[in-house]
Parts: sequence; structure tokens; C-alpha cells
Amino acid sequence: MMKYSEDASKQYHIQVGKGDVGQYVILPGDPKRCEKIAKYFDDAVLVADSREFVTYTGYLDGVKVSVTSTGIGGPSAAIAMEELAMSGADTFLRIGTCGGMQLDIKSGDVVIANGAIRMEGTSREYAPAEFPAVADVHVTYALMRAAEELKQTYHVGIVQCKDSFYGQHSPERMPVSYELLNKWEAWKRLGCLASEMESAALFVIASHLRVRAGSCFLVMANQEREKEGLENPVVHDTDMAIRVAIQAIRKLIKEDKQAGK
Ligand SMILES: O=P(O)(O)O[C@H]1O[C@H](CO)[C@@H](O)[C@H]1O
Ligand SMILES: O=c1cc[nH]c(=O)[nH]1
Repeated sequence: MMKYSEDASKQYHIQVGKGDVGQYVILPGDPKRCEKIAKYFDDAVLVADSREFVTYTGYLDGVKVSVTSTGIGGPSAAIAMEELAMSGADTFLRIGTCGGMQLDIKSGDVVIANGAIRMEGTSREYAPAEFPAVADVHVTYALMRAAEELKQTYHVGIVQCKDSFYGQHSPERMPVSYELLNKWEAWKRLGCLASEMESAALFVIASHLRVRAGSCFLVMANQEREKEGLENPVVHDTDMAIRVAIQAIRKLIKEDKQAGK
């Protein structure tokens, strides 16, 4: 493959090289979330700040770990995962925000994705539509146990990924409203928990690269609860979801050590 980076030792977009990141990487969408996440690391240093990709590296229980923001959507999340994997990372935990879809998914809850609906474009450039976007079982189970230990209300299930945030929130004003509204109804009937934008691409690419990926999210709000006139405050504080991911990494570090990985 051609090398596009001016500094050949660094990956083109994320400006990270081999040794700059740990095996375990947390992937928030928002670059501003990186500093908040890095505060949970020991000896965190800012490694790179390039486009939407901000990277800090530090330690958890003596093991090197990193956080890299992906920006919004599959295309930039795919770049982050590809370039991080080329830099030595093999375990990815996305921590994001999402919108609840079932009536029992409330603002402030945490959703853990065990799979994602591929209603986005990026994963289609990796795998045929029949291929599922599935989270790694070890990462998912670590996230579940972490949420339990932290006494955080959580739900495990399928999330829906799309490319248009406003197609989710104002489907009726889109020229393809007939498709968006009908599919949203189908996802709800199939028990889909929440909507976000990156996990489908990350899960499919993780399968392709033979790396592990899982996701957990703060539920910011729920448009279905809003429609029913139920309580639906908008919550922005991602700290508990961050803590779930940090605790899950500690578990994976311990288990990987025991397994001699
Ligand atoms: O809060 P983050 O991680 O960015 O995640 C969610 O928020 C963004 C949309 O507002 C999308 O990236 C979506 O997946
Ligand atoms: O409703 C929401 C909230 C966060 N992110 C999304 O993609 N949708």
C-alpha cells in the first residue's frame, strides 16, 4: 500500500506510529471526550491530535492503553480502527452516546451492543449485506460485568447504525421518508434497543481484521418515549459509560494475562 504520511513512521490520518498506542483502545466519537477518558489512565500523555483523531496513551494496572476519537460515522471510525490496528492495537471498546428506541430504555441508562444493524455505507465496502455486525463476546461480557459492579442500569442487545443523524430524528422531512419510517418501525418491532452511528462499521471491520470490538453507550434521550409523552430528559454526562469501559478493560487485562495473551 502507498504511504501517504509525510512521516513514514506514522499512520496518515491518526498520526500514530507503532508503540504509540496500547493493545487496548477506547474509541469515543467526540474528540473532546478523550481528555475525560485519559484522566482515568495513569501517566496519560497526548500522543497525537490530527483531524478528528485525538489520541492519548497511558496505563491501567501497569498495561499500556489508549483512547482515540473516531469522529462521527462509519468512514472515519473505519480509518481509526484500521490505522490503530496497524499501530499494534487489537482490542477496541467504543464508548458513545445513543438514542433509545424501546420504551424501557431511559435517559442516563447504558446500552451495551451485542450486534448492530448495518444501515450505513461503510461496512458495505467491507462485507456483503448478509454478513452480521457482531460484537466480540469477551469484550461484551466484560462490559456487562463492569456495569453490574458499578450498579449502572444497563441493557444488552442490538443497536441500529445509520449515516444520517437527521434521518433518525426528522425522517418525515427526508425525500426517502417512506423507507426511513418503515425500517425504523421494523427495527423497533425486532427489539432494537437504540440508534447510533459507528458500531456496525467497527464490528464488521473487527471481524475482517481479526481484532476484538465491543460498544457501550450513554442513552442521551429516547424519541419513542417523547412520542408517547413519557418522561424524557436529555442527558449529556458520559462519565458512567466511560467508567464502564475503563472497568471492562481492567477485566480484559486480567483475563488476558491469565490466558497468557
Ligand atoms: O457520542 P458519539 O460517540 O459521537 O456517538 C453518537 O453521537 C454522534 C451523533 O450525535 C454519532 O457519532 C453517534 O454515534
Ligand atoms: O439519538 C441519538 C443520540 C446519539 N447519537 C445518535 O446517533 N442518535
